[in-house]
Amino acid sequence: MLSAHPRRVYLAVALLAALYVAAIFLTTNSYYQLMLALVPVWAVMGLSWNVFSGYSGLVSFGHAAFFGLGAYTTTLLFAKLDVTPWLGIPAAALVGSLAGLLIGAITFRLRGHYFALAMLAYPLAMLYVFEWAGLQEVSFPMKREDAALFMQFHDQRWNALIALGLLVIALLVSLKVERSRFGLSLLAIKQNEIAAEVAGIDSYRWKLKAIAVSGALAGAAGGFYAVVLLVVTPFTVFGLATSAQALIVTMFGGVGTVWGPIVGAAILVPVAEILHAELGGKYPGIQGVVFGLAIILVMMKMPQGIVWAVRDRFFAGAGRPAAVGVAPPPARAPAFLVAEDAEVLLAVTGLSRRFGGVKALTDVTLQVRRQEILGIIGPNGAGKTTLFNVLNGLVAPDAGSIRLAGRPLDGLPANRICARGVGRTFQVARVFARMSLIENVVVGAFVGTGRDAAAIKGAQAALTRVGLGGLAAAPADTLTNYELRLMELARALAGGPDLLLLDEPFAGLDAAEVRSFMALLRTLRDEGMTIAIIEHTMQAMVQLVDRFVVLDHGCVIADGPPREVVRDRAVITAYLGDKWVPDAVA
Ligand SMILES: Nc1ncnc2c1ncn2[C@@H]1O[C@H](COP(=O)(O)OP(=O)(O)OP(=O)(O)O)[C@@H](O)[C@H]1O
Repeated sequence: MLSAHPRRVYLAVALLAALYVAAIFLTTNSYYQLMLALVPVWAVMGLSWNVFSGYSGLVSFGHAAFFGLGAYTTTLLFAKLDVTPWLGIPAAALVGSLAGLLIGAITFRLRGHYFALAMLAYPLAMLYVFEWAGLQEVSFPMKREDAALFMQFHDQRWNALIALGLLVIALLVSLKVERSRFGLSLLAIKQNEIAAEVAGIDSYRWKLKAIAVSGALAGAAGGFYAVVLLVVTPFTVFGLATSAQALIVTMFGGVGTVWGPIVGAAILVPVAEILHAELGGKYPGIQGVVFGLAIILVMMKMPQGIVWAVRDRFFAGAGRPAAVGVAPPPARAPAFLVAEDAEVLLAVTGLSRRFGGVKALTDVTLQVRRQEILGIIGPNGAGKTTLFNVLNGLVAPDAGSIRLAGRPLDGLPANRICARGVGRTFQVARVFARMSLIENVVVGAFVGTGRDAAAIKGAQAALTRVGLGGLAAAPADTLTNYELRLMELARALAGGPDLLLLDEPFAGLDAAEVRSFMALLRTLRDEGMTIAIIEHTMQAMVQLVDRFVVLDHGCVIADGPPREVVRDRAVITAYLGDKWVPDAVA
């Protein structure tokens, strides 16, 4: 969650580091000393990949780009300008980070496998550019007289210690990311980007931050790798094997957890190196076979990686509290009358949107007054969901304007519209399944506060508000349909909205659950909330709403109090066809 990791996690880091130091000093064979320096390098690469791809879900096949740029930065600074690697490695991190920002800004327009393939192109292109630039093989000048100053230790164990230092830094950075709004926002984006955006998460900004941090870690790893090898070639640092290795140690160990890349590197790197040393003469490239087999094995047996498999097997949660009961609805409160002259909170004017030949919305004009419950109804395909999608920035209108409390919302992305005060739930509840209930809701609370503690408090209050306070720690994938609906409502409430857009919130609920949900909505309205709700359950809607707007084929065909609208000729025709009109209005 959002709090700092418990102290025992940092103690574990210190203990592991101490054991590694002991192993370094007890190792006398220089080949094994080199291996002790390489394991942390690949663990840092794995952590770098994990910070970006593991949390955000955007698969990168191109981390060699950052690694290679880092390796060349450190090497060229040393070879051409006599800059010590002690400064060259931080410079490599900076270059990696800037490359991350640039590559991200260009490539985040692409999605799914298009993104993954585009990422593959960067290191490949760099490989050839560095060759053309005459940098096929750049060596470190020998400075043995100033070994410590230029990181040219005779004793490989110093390199292993520096590698360990890099790993500890990368681990601390990753732990910080994991337990902050940074990591939680990325996880939410990974699981459902639209839901995250609608809950106020600026997915583009978080992804840029993640690739910048990731690029910095990979750049530093590359810079140090060059120090260990004393020579860089485009093929060794920009080659496909580099990106693949970062990805494989992480997938093998466990994606989306800081321990995964470390476990993966600690197992795979020594196995590959020992095989290379023992059999490399006879079977050149044996490491590649090891990494290839490792990934096939993991995909078949433990698709989430070793750490998750162990966690699920030995540390699975002890279940969850019983399902929330359905609160009996309070006696029907006297009708709440929205004054005719109440402030218009939402003003929609002339909204249109086409999808190819389909006119989903045509010149839609409507208003929602403060503290009103507006029902939006219409036959299937009438344009109701499209209206919500346009209102909260998921779909751009072709024409028309939208104002909230007098301020235009036009052209704003979903996360900014959420920040302006529009909360939204979906027809099919959008849940961040690998997160707890409170984590699902806290994602919606970030938009209202810059302080994590305040976000947690807000999320807890929203959960209590909808009656899920006792389930905060429950894994989201254990929730019932009713609880999921309440969770989405809580997530929308956590951002402190003025207006709630609820898209078929009663879908899949039984009669008692619908009654309880309606009572909750009425209470929210009595406390000041304004609600626009799409529903097909007319019986419930007639009891709940103050006013209906009816859409048909993308046009508003009626707008008025429920009793009038249900007898409206155009509405009956739209729902039932002309021949039923005389019976229906009788
Ligand atoms: N992304 C899209 N691409 C193409 N056509 C779309 C898209 N979204 C909606 N439409 C079309 O626009 C029209 C309105 O769809 P919309 O989902 O808004 O209707 P609805 O009133 O919410 O329907 P339902 O009650 O069945 O959910 C439909 O003809 C639909 O096929």
